[in-house]
Amino acid sequence: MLIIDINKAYKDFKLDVNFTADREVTVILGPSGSGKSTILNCIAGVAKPDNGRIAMDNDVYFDSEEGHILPIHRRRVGYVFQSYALFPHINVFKNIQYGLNNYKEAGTNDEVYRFAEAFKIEKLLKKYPYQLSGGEKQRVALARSLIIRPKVLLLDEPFAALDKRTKQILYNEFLEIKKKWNIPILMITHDEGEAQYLGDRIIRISNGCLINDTAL
Ligand SMILES: Nc1ncnc2c1ncn2[C@@H]1O[C@H](COP(=O)(O)OP(=O)(O)OP(=O)(O)O)[C@@H](O)[C@H]1O
Repeated sequence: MLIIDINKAYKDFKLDVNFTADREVTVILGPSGSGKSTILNCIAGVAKPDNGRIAMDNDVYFDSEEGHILPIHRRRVGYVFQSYALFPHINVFKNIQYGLNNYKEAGTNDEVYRFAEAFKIEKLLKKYPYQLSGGEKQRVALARSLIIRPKVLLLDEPFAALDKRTKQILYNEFLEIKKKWNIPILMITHDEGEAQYLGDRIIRISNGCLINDTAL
């Protein structure tokens, strides 16, 4: 179980949330600027909470009372950023392989081919991100985040940039991933229908606070 009990203040913004996430899809819904990405950034280790605790099963990622911070590369957190954040100057193979750099025990380069096949991008390995469609970029980003065999998967609006038809295909693939990986998945979306279709639970955030928590 993933435990998040943190607060963090920026100049004009305060985040204060406390919730747990099971091995299911927890959707985070809320207006722009309400703190959704900040939550994911704190879990991944990209941002540091001011106080509190984040833990996944027995791994403590952050504990302010104990002065403990687990470095990003030891958290085993897969993160698909808004608009995918692929590295533009390296090809698809290297983008996927990149994830393995900090996790040598997670797999070898053969894994890159295996994941590329699983995500139907094996023909794209030599291409660069600018040569890919939105759906292809999303598949590469997912392969890159899952090749490290994450214990937690974070998705920041993973379907927002896609057309309706591609979305439908990738929704179904996502539901397969969910079944196969059986890890806590936290997904941000602005799309209520998508939240209902893909989520097991919806957490609503407003002004840095959790205002509603509904199991579906
Ligand atoms: N590094 C930072 N420095 C200062 N303020 C920040 C920083 N990162 C985020 N913020 C502020 O914190 C608030 C929450 O931002 P956050 O990105 O978490 O919102 P969000 O709900 O994910 O928004 P969106 O849906 O638009 O992506 C915003 O007011 C933002 O300007």
